[in-house]
Amino acid sequence: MQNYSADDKFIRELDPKDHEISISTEDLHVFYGESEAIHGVSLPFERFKITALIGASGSGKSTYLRSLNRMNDNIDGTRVTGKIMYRDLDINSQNINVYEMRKHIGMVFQRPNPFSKSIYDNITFAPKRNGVRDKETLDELVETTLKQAALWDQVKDGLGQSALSLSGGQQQRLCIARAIAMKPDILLLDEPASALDPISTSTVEDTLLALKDRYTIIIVTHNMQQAARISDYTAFFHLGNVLEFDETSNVFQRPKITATEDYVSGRFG
Ligand SMILES: Nc1ncnc2c1ncn2[C@@H]1O[C@H](COP(=O)(O)OP(=O)(O)OP(=O)(O)O)[C@@H](O)[C@H]1O
Repeated sequence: MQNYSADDKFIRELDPKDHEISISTEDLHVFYGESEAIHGVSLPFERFKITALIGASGSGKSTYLRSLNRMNDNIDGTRVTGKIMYRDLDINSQNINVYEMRKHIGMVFQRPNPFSKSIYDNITFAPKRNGVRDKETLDELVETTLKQAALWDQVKDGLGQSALSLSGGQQQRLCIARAIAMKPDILLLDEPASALDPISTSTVEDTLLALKDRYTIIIVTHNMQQAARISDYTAFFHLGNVLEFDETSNVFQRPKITATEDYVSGRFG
């Protein structure tokens, strides 16, 4: 792979007067033991927009995404420095209640991972743990989240059936419904369609496009057509740095940095 300089970068600034920022990082570094995987990344994520994180395998996309709701805390030997600003709070600081914070910043993983429970129970599990008991409220939550995840029509007559009996694409949309049942502001998705066939991928993409009216969405994807199709902004990761961050149409059609151009035109990766 050609060696690209991390000094050669273009990061679009989003003026807070015109762009409401949901979450941002400032000089974020992530270390696995002695090894530094993220080298000081500063990025803003605009509210009610989709931002795609792209880059070759090992460039740090998942590590960065996981740090946004402190999932890296679960990996022994991981250290994260710098700020993660969410509503004037640095959620990377010690005194943050991580459990509470994750209610605001939900996550959907690469492989659909529904609980081995009914469709209904998958969605109501976390809200019930948070004290929601009223059956009518729970029924309504199940209906609205499944509608938002574009799954309601397919499952409304079988809410008691096991989530594991659903197709992969349906399971992933159920996981999206489960994540939004906690009413987060931000949804983090780590390659949510990479294990799915093209038709399921397309329904998941449509679901995300419909969800961006209510949520700020940050998605890791290897699929550049997918990034181009659904995202408003794209960040290009290379060896733990972000070399380019801009509106998606610019990144794909008028990249400012050679490394980005080489990557999006398939010269490496
Ligand atoms: N749990 C871990 N322990 C140690 N090193 C890790 C761990 N997870 C990731 N890394 C290293 O951090 C770097 C970034 O990995 P990461 O998975 O974030 O990249 P990625 O861009 O998401 O890759 P992919 O597209 O293949 O998922 C790599 O060098 C990887 O080997």
